[in-house]
Amino acid sequence: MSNPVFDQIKNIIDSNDVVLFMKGTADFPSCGFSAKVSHILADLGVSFKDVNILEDDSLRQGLKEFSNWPTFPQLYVKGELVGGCDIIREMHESGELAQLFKDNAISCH
Ligand SMILES: N[C@@H](CCC(=O)N[C@@H](CS)C(=O)NCC(=O)O)C(=O)O
Repeated sequence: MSNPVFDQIKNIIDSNDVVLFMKGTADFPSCGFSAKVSHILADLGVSFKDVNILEDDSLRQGLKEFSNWPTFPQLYVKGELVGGCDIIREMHESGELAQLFKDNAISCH
């Protein structure tokens, strides 16, 4: 049976190469973890769609189920979950994150 929240999530991640489901927005993050990932993406010069899950509780709960991931932020690249703050920070430090964007032909520094 189709789940309207899952359809909404699929629509967002299919229409945007890089999506950050976060608390707050890129300009005004409401949580340090979300702020960190948003700043990493900005440092790399990657354009991304920010989705504020605090504005939509069904999206907030639905994403945990869809991603099988219990926390935010959640970074999606080309429709695939990459991870949350800890993973993104480690991938950034190792250079793996920039490589992932390059491999997916996403413009970054
Ligand atoms: N270790 C996590 C830190 C993120 C985290 O713990 N987020 C919590 C508090 S902001 C969260 O999203 N909890 C679920 C919720 O608020 O719905 C990561 O790597 O992303």
